[in-house]
Amino acid sequence: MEDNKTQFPQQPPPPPNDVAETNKFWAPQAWAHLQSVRRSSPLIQCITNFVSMDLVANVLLSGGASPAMLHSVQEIPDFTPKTHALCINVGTLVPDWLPAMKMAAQVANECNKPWVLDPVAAGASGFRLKACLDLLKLRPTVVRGNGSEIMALFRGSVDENSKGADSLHESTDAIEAAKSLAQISGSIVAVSGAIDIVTDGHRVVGVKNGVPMLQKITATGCSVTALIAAFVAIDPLRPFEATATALSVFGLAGEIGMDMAKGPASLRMYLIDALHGLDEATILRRVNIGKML
Ligand SMILES: Nc1ncnc2c1ncn2[C@@H]1O[C@H](COP(=O)(O)OP(=O)(O)O)[C@@H](O)[C@H]1O
Ligand SMILES: Cc1ncsc1CCOP(=O)(O)O
Ligand SMILES: [Mg+2]
Repeated sequence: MEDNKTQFPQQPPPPPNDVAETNKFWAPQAWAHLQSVRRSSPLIQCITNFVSMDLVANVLLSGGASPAMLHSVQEIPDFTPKTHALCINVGTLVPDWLPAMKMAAQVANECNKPWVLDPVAAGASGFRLKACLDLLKLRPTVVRGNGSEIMALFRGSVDENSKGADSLHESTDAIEAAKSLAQISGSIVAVSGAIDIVTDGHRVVGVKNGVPMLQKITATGCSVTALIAAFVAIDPLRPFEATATALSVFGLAGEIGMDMAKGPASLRMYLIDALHGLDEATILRRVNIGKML
């Protein structure tokens, strides 16, 4: 992509409701989104944690996007307006980083750029929870967390049993919390897990791609959040659809990678290869998204 004025290809209009609930809609939509990311290579600014920087950048590249891990306050006024989406991840949060996160979110809003929040370990401490709730007030386009993170955000309280970045809850335990959070915040809310849940507060879809071994690789959650940012960048008026297809494409890459992997370390490698190589026929056959409830 040459410059920020580049127009992304128009996405097809939404289908009638009965079709929108089936793979007849979702599988071609997933392929259209992936193709669009590959063709236009959106620039995604990531203010993310130290653990995840490498995998997040590699997942964005293998998905077809352009990652930039810039997090200095001094650079945000110049750089954030040039990006096509922003991803903010609080994984290794220290107070020094919060002003940059807030400034970047505000600049993204002023420039009408979508931005995505990953509230890593939101319920682990009061400091982290307040930071996430403050960021939520800046109206992220999408919030993607695991079950425990979304429930902590909804309840607004520290989780006494928190296991940090790992979830103590199934994603399906958090459906009602996710719906309410989406209604209160105006953000699309995605809860990852065995079934990824995506809601705008009214519609709820479940994404049934992925393999359990993805939980044994650190930063796969951070990476799928960044991929969501790339998909929303190329379809900013339909963040609900873009979030569901990004989760599905990432999960499908995990499924294909798992066919070759011997364990988490090789899955990490094959996941990146599989995302890079995903083709239309595989997506049309294996994307698995459907209505929940
Ligand atoms: N049991 C599972 N089966 C299939 N895919 C899973 C499972 N658990 C997590 N995933 C996938 O792993 C990725 C990371 O999700 P998750 O582990 O919930 O995030 P986090 O690392 O932030 O806790 C997502 O793509 C999700 O769909
Ligand atoms: C382990 C850990 N600790 C702080 S950030 C981080 C990475 C979390 O990554 P993910 O949420 O994708 O598992
Ligand atoms: Mg996470």
